[in-house]
Amino acid sequence: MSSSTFFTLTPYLWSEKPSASSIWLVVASFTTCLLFLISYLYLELSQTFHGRPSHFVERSWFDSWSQPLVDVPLVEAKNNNYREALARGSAEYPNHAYRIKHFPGEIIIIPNRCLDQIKNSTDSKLSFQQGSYDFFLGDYTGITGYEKATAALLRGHLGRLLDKVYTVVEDEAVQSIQAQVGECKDWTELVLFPLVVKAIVMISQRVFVGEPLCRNEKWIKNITVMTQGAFASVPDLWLAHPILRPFIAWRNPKLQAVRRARRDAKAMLKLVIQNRLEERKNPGFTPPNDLIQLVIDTIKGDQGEDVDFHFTAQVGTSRAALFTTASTVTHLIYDLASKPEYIQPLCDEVLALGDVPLNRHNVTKLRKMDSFIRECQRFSPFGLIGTLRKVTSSFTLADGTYLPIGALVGVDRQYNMFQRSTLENPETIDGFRFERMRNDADSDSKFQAVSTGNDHLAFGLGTQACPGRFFAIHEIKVVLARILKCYDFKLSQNDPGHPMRQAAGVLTVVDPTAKFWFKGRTD
Ligand code: HEM
Repeated sequence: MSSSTFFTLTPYLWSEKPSASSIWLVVASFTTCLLFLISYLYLELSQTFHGRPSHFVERSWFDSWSQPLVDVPLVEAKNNNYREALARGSAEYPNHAYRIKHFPGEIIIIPNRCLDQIKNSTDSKLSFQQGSYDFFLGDYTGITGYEKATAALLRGHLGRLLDKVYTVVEDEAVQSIQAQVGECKDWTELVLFPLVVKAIVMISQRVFVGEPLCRNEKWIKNITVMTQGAFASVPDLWLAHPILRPFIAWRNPKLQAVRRARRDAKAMLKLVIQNRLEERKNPGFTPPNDLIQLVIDTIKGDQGEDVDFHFTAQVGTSRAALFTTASTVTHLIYDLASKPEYIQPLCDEVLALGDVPLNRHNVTKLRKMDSFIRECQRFSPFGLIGTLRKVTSSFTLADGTYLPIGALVGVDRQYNMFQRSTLENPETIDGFRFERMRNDADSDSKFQAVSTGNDHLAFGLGTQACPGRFFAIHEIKVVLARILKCYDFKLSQNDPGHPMRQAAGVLTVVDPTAKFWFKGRTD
């Protein structure tokens, strides 16, 4: 009805005095509509916000708009060029903290000489989980928004599970690489990143949820959307005004897809957990080695059987594991393709293993590959800032800077890994340098790809370093060994440059369109 028709008809509709029943009808209809609208908005908005974990430091509504001020010099990022700003700041203040303006307000860059304070601090003083939650807007994206029991499970017990699944990884890697990359009888141009993501999600889900759920395409898609959508929405939310942010998060298509995937995935996981709990009652039940079983066996009380708890653990672990590993594999292939002199020695090392299962013992023998991975990780950081932490209990840094509760701190990764490096010619790529360094028995454990250090921050540092790194490095080696054994590969003629070149704020972003040529090996 056009507005002019409405205004013409209205006087006739109400020309007679309305009866009491028609008034009640109108009021009842209006109230019903309003209740529907309120319930709809409540449901929508309650799914837009994630509950803030109860062990996090107190935060008022106002605090989510700002952060406490820290009295250190400000270094401006001109034209949002954080790479340049950090290089300038670290050169100007090598021994003193400085700050840069970056969402959620300011990040305090702490000097190399204070790194041990980060290394030794537990989350009761400096928290990775809470820093990451603020930085990645966990209120809306859910990133690292898990309760203390999940955080303790991931940090304390994930390694125990991952130790048991090394053999499963090979089986899944063979299948998923075959399915994604295919035979490539002739030189075939491939957009690699999405294929690697799919292979890594297949491998990791076999370990996290086991069969048959890991074979379910809908589950795999939901896990990918929940991870990809949550991280991809972060720069959109950074740009939004704080008042508008809840509405932007509500209407953001990437987060809408995440919410749909969550609903779907939770229903799927619920069935699997119910079955698992039933099966457990059978006397002949053999517990599978997966994250579902780890939660059931480790988390005491009702939580171990609670679908919400399981779901948060699954989503949290998948988010930590998926793109980190897939991007690392993609840039390793890129690094190999752009330095082809490393391909043959690495391939020879894989072939020298013989026809053996790629279990932990055998994979440990790939020392050249271990060195190459560690070296490449120095040059392709995930973010320009490492060891991001939120101050959860105020203290004074060794350089005299007072850090109040709520401040966000991190280190300039590039500066620590290059300018403060203990390596010879740290700016030069030397793929096998760590293999040589490990020949000295005292240094063997220091220079493995999984080893962290003040000048090697790829997996973070200290008490809160990545608990999944042993699994990640094993998985990466198995995938790389398979690719080296089965394919020749080179950069596409339309080489777009290094796939980790793009940046959003202080985050480096993988170019998902980078192309490579692949051809199945015939020898
Ligand atoms: C190459 C792949 C990976 C990279 C580069 C990576 C890197 C990192 C980094 C830098 C951190 C923060 C540590 C700190 O600031 O000290 C972290 C945390 C974490 N990573 Fe990884 N990671 C990778 C793979 C994985 C995998 C495969 C898993 C699980 C199986 C995993 C699980 C986690 C978890 C659960 C946390 C958070 C721990 C907490 O909340 O305290 N990561 N990772």
